[in-house]
Amino acid sequence: MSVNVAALRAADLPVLGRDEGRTYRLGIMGGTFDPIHYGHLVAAEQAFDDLKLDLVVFMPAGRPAFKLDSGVTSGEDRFAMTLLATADNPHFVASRFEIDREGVTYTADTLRLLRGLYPDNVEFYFITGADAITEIVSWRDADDIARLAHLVGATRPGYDLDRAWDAIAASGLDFDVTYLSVPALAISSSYLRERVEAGQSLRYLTPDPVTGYLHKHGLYGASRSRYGQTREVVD
Ligand SMILES: Nc1ncnc2c1ncn2[C@@H]1O[C@H](COP(=O)(O)OP(=O)(O)OP(=O)(O)O)[C@@H](O)[C@H]1O
Ligand SMILES: O=C(O)c1ccc[n+]([C@@H]2O[C@H](COP(=O)([O-])O)[C@@H](O)[C@H]2O)c1
Repeated sequence: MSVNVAALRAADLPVLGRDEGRTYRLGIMGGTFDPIHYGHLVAAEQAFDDLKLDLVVFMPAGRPAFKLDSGVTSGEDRFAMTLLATADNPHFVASRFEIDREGVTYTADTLRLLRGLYPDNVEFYFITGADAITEIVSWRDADDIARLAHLVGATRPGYDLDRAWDAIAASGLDFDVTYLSVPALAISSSYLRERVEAGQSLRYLTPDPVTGYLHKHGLYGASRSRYGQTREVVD
């Protein structure tokens, strides 16, 4: 199967796989990204380096399967922040593939759709936190996930991987998992949301354009006035 450039472009995905003489490795960083932070970015960059990936696609989930009851920020806002955070990295791409899909976002559906769009010489590496690896065995159609993608679990140095290994072994599924030790793991989106709500700075936790965006749009209870000084000066 040769690369279907038009289909990939229509689906807002990078065109990979043209050279049939080699294998391409496409990283997929899935997440709610509410908001995206340096933990996500560092994990993806390290996966890119260590696993010699060709590109990493950041894919904000449309309706995240395990967060249906919590008030998740709109897909458009989460996508915009993801785009801003990844814009200056030549091997990162932000994709609307999941936010444009109706219904609950299941990773197995995403991988099946991607498999239908890319030729066989493109392999998928689904990047996630090591905690999520212990849960992945209970994700919808976990056997298809194991069949369609390699998994990359980001951990912090010294993290005890026994629970993840046990969960995978107990599932009886043939997951191919690589664990990466990532230094910035303690950062989480919830921590950033709490800081915004408390009127605290996000400096050094997420790229400044993301902070600017969430203040401009009043997300997470952010005050716009803090970033409205230019207007006050002009007025
Ligand atoms: N600091 C981090 N380092 C590496 N991976 C992370 C980090 N934070 C989250 N991840 C992983 O990135 C993926 C997407 O995470 P998600 O968008 O849910 O962010 P989160 O920070 O875990 O959010 P929340 O605090 O709202 O649960 C998940 O697989 C998660 O395990
Ligand atoms: O497919 C599933 O059953 C499933 C269940 C929970 C999470 N996921 C995916 O895992 C990624 C991280 O999810 P979250 O909820 O930790 O932001 C994101 O891409 C989700 O779509 C997928």
